[in-house]
Amino acid sequence: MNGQLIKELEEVGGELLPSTIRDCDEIIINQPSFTARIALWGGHLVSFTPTGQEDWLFQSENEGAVNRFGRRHFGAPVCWPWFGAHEVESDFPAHGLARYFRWKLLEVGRFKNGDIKVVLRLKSEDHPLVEEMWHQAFELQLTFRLGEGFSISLVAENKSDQPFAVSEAIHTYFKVSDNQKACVSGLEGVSYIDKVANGEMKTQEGVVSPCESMDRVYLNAPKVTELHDAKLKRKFVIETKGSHSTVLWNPGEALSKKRTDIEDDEYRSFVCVETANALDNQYVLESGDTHKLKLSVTSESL
Ligand SMILES: O=P(O)(O)OC[C@H]1O[C@@H](O)[C@H](O)[C@@H](O)[C@@H]1O
Repeated sequence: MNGQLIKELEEVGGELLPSTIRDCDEIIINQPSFTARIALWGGHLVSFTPTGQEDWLFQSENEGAVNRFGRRHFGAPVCWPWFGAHEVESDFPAHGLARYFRWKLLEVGRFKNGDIKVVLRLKSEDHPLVEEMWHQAFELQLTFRLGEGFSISLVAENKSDQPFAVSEAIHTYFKVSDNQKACVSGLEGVSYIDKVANGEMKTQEGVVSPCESMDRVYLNAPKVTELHDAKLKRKFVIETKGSHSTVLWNPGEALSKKRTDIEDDEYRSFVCVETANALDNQYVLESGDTHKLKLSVTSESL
């Protein structure tokens, strides 16, 4: 990394920790009001911890398989350019490529109001394996805004001369004190594809609670949802832009016991509320066009 970037990092109370995840560096930013960690591997926001509070994001104890496409469940990974399993290639990793490769740190600074800004970039040409699995050139830029809450913007540009279809998500693992008492509001009356019921189409009645054993893609979802944590008497307000789907995921007890990449009881401590364009909400990115997917999270007392 060049000297200018190191200086910019230091100016915002940041430092680079060498080789923390999958041999990639991690950025840690210490401010009076929060501490945040961003992994260059996958461009993950790993954690966001306001002073005096617990991390807003879940961290699995389980490291997952240590192979090219092994992953840990934590933070807010980026799924791009496909969401879920690849439609044709069963050997390709789930949830696209972006979360498995090293991103480049481009810029560190402040927004006008003092919030911290960190910008990362992933280009298809950065990694031969990306080009092998996805032939159309692209450039992704991730901007993290860290302050009283956090926001993540993912801008994707099609640098090839052909259009391509994109499905995507910012797959946020929100930490909760008890998933069975947590509830998600804002999706009432919205239609969803229920992946635990063989993809059956259903309509959400009332709030979602308990947040357990669910894998749902809400289509044409509203821009604001809330995740309530009754025990902590706190809610996360989750606002999105450029996103037409909200995905809710919690593996529940039986699936957690079956999966080797997650501890048996960890499902109790997180609810994934994902900012997405998935399944019927995938879109076509024309040659030369860009698309922005944005998530902003704040917290309020209940
Ligand atoms: O284990 P992964 O690839 O990180 O995915 C976790 C979950 O992510 C959710 O978004 C999917 O809807 C689930 O089907 C999936 O199991």
